[in-house]
Amino acid sequence: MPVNDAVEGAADRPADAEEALPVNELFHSLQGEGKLAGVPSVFVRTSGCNLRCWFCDSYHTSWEPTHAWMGVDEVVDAVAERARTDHGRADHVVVTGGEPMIHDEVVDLLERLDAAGYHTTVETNGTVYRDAPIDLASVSPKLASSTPTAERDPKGDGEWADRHEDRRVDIEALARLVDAYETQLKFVVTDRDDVAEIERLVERVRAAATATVADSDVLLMPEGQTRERLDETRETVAELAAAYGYRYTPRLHVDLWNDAPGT
Ligand SMILES: C[S@@+](CC[C@H](N)C(=O)[O-])C[C@H]1O[C@@H](n2cnc3c(N)ncnc32)[C@H](O)[C@@H]1O
Ligand SMILES: Nc1nc2[nH]cc(C(=O)O)c2c(=O)[nH]1
Ligand code: SF4
Ligand SMILES: [Mg+2]
Repeated sequence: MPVNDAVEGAADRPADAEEALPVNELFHSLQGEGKLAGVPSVFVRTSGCNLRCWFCDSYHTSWEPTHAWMGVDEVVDAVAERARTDHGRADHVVVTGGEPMIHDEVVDLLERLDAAGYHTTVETNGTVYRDAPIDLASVSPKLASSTPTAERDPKGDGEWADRHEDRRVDIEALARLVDAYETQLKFVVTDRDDVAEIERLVERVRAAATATVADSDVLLMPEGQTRERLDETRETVAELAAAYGYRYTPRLHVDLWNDAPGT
């Protein structure tokens, strides 16, 4: 159930919202991506992002953010409600966005979820490090092919391109995440040319981090918000993963439910 149905054009942060997060949607689904693909999970999607990938599949958290302000307690209660099924309880929670790590309050949320016994995954672009109880840091560093140039800008004329380009990779933040948490590096691949940049970036992270980044921690994910687009990208990306010894991750939710919200 998308929270943003009711809050289209929500006002900015209310003055009394001390421990609040802007929440775009909160739903139960199967983790569609990465090492935990297929695991029943509750998703908390925060709104707001420091980047603007042209292909962002969560347009209403980045390019045109919408949200309801929810207290951290309120989010935890809503997670518990979505986690209950007729046959048990989902014990995995995925905190995503937008970019969840730009919000100070995400640490409180993760602490509360951890204390309640959930496994926590954070989906992040890897530009912001925070110290929090994160069981899996699902880091998706952004490649040059994500930059919203004038030709690819979904809403303007490339106004975000320079800012996006300046911010998209922070090796120190990536190394800190890798050193602190179990991490997967999950790259969105748009075409074959992306692999050379992935190889260079992985080597830079390996050089900066103390922890090991195995090739099996590096995941190639086909770009595609829709089944039609994935039909064009997935085979090439699977071939690249096999050829370079990286792992392939599907986008199960797109295969199953296409681009429906709340999935
Ligand atoms: C919407 S982002 C939110 C978390 C964080 N901002 C990030 O980018 O990692 C969630 C995941 O979807 C991926 N993603 C976004 N748009 C995509 C697309 N069109 N095709 C494939 N993956 C996409 C991101 O790379 C990330 O792994
Ligand atoms: N089912 C499902 N799995 C996902 N894994 C990461 C997602 C995200 O948007 O961060 C996502 C999502 O939006 N839906
Ligand atoms: S970093 Fe994530 S949320 Fe932000 S624009 Fe890119 S894909 Fe969307
Ligand atoms: Mg998604």
